[in-house]
Amino acid sequence: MPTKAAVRKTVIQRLTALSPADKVNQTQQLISALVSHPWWQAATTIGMTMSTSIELDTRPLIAQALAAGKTVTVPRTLPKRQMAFVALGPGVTFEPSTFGVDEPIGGQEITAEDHDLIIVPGLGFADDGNRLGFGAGYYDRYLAHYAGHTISLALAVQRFHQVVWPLTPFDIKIEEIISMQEDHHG
Ligand SMILES: Nc1nc2c(c(=O)[nH]1)N(C=O)[C@@H](CNc1ccc(C(=O)N[C@@H](CCC(=O)O)C(=O)O)cc1)CN2
Ligand SMILES: Nc1ncnc2c1ncn2[C@@H]1O[C@H](COP(=O)(O)OP(=O)(O)OP(=O)(O)O)[C@@H](O)[C@H]1O
Repeated sequence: MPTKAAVRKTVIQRLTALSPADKVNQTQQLISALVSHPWWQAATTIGMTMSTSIELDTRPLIAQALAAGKTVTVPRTLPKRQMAFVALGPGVTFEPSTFGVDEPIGGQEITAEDHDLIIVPGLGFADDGNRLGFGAGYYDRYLAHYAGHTISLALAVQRFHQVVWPLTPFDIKIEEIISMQEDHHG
């Protein structure tokens, strides 16, 4: 079995090699599946992320949620690999972190229990719900104390039918992964 680091590298290479048009096309399909999901429709407060360029672009998703009147939160990283989610709105500004993510400055922190749904980022997603993140353990720590719904969106190159990386007791499965078929061609 390859190491987590090796699988991360493979997925990053595949994401980098995706054509922008193919990525946009897949992203639109995944977003349309997500916004018709009952957990999305019922959710008042949704945790998302400010995507980096290799990730699925979350901007259209954030825009749709705000247009539907939902509260959207995004993470701010804290010492000891903790995160706080901050509601988007007037008064929130952004500053890029060392990881390359725009992180909110100011704004109101929303607790884990006040979220109905968290859209969890990552590099690889297995059909059984297992997730390979960027390797810092932020979400595994956060989700350990979160009881609401979780969904991840997997582009074709991020989808795995089985877990091919080593699991640890800290790994928390995502409740539902919305995935593209790997035979997708843009
Ligand atoms: N768009 C997006 N935002 C996100 C995540 C994500 O996966 N995607 N995260 C998902 O977790 C959190 C940030 N994840 C991070 C993952 C790795 C490193 C990291 O390796 N940073 C330094 C090392 C710092 C250290 O060792 O303390 C580095 O870049 O070398 C930082 C943040 C929160 N925000
Ligand atoms: N709940 C936790 N408590 C303590 N340590 C943890 C916890 N979750 C993960 N870790 C540790 O954090 C490190 C990174 O974990 P892992 O490689 O699973 O991250 P990841 O899931 O890929 O990243 P992320 O969750 O940030 O997207 C590992 O050393 C792991 O043991």
